[in-house]
Amino acid sequence: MTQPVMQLKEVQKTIKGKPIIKGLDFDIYPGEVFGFLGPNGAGKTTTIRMMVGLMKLTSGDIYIKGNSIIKDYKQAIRHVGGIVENPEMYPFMSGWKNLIHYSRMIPGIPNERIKEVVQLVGLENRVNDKVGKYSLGMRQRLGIAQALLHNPSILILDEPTNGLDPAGIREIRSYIRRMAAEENVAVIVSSHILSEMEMMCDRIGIIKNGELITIQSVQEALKQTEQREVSMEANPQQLATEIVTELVGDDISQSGEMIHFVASRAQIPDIIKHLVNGGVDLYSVDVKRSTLEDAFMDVIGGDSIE
Ligand SMILES: Nc1ncnc2c1ncn2[C@@H]1O[C@H](COP(=O)(O)OP(=O)(O)OP(=O)(O)O)[C@@H](O)[C@H]1O
Repeated sequence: MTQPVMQLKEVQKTIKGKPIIKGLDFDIYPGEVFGFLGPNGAGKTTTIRMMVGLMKLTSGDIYIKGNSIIKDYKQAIRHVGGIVENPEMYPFMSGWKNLIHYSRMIPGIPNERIKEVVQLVGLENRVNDKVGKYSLGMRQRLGIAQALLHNPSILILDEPTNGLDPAGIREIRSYIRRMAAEENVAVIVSSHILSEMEMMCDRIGIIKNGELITIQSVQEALKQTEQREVSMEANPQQLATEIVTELVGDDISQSGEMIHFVASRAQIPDIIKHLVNGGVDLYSVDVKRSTLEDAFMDVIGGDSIE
């Protein structure tokens, strides 16, 4: 069986006497996209800060390619690439110059590798433009390219789709999948949005109050999750159709003032949010409920994750 690239063993964190992380125990495998899902304040960022070496563990250990982050910090951390806070980029320099500048801090990065990571995140046509002219999505991709420069075995991204529009979210999603497949990198992404995780991840770990509730294979979970038929009276209808297409694909029909599509239960709040934020007026939303319970809602005992 494949060796895990990262292992969390009874990881605990207490801050100012308060237990924040209460014993996390799980493995991450090469080439998988692992979603770390939980409501605000669940402990995702705290865990990620420990994984990338920005915060000490109170007890337990994290092994990266078999190296303890406590005993062999340097050996362990050299296999990790991460974006936890916004990566530092100089807006007055091109994307390429930013990468060159950053690569000088890590010995032994050839220019070939810089070209490779630029291609991997699809920035080859814009890499000579100043970063100040980049969209948020492009800056995210440049940040990912930077984090990949030293050939890490595991890439950790805290809320990588935060603040992006639907097109940007789709792009990041496809580049993340591509990285995992082409570089055999394990990617850990955190989010509090279930629908996003479903589309991006192979497995999802749900964390609540500093404890891991479950780890689910997305394929397995989706098999159990019933799709819902949604009908909306939305104005302007064309704009609504475009926004929904971005989120659920192009299987949408229109009749009179209505649009009709199929989505998972978990996607529905996100779709409504995007429509309203995108300037669409909703006059009615009709969701045909299934008789089956949503697999994820089962798992977390009926509490909402968002
Ligand atoms: N330095 C700190 N001092 C005190 N409490 C902290 C500190 N850092 C985190 N916490 C608390 O730990 C808990 C977990 O926070 P964390 O940021 O890890 O959650 P999260 O799952 O990443 O949430 P979000 O999605 O809002 O970022 C929260 O209750 C937070 O208030």
